[in-house]
Amino acid sequence: MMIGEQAKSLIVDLCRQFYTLGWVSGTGGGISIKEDGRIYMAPSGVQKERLHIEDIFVLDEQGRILEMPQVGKMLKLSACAPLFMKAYELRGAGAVIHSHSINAVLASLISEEEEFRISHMEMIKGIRGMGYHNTLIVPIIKNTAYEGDLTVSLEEAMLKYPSTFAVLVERHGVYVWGKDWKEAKTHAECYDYLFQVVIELRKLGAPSKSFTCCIANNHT
Ligand SMILES: CSCCC(=O)C(=O)COP(=O)(O)O
Ligand SMILES: [Zn+2]
Repeated sequence: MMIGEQAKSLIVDLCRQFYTLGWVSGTGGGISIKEDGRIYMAPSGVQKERLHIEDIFVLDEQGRILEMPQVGKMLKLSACAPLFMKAYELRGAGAVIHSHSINAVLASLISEEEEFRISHMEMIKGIRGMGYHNTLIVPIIKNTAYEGDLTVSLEEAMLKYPSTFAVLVERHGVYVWGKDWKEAKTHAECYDYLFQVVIELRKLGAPSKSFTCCIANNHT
């Protein structure tokens, strides 16, 4: 495969997989990958489960477009580009996933005080640096009319929560990153699972304050 073809092909494959999970339906969401100083991103407003490798944009580390799809295709860069760039710039990420998962949207709405919190769950161990007894905290930022306008609040959340690998966007979804695409995918799967656990516990009528203390008390 030529340089960059593997990253492009991964974006195509992963978007197809994420579509089956409900993470990138209705054209929203996606994944960006960084490899050998090049950043790969999908176009905006297209069905992410039907991408072709020739649709993928290539950017440099400053976010300048180096390669774009054929002019005839009339494709423009993902509106998530400035948000993906923040994870590369501020977190040294190797890949960033933007999911419109229903679990992320519901988690953003049922959580209190602009933070999603959970502890004492095995899947927390899937997040780098986290142990079973740690409380996982995901900041929640307010949605804006346009994706790009989330950039300032995403940056603020990244600075305020230096150990998070995810930021929830209220009524919208979540941005998740990792050191490479494998870690970003693992993180995204674990976060989504944990969002769902809290949602299901709520449905079962578990005490609402926080799913950190009620679960912790049963185990300590
Ligand atoms: C129905 S999608 C609304 C826009 C959005 O939230 C989004 O993530 C768009 O991403 P794109 O890569 O298509 O610009
Ligand atoms: Zn979005």
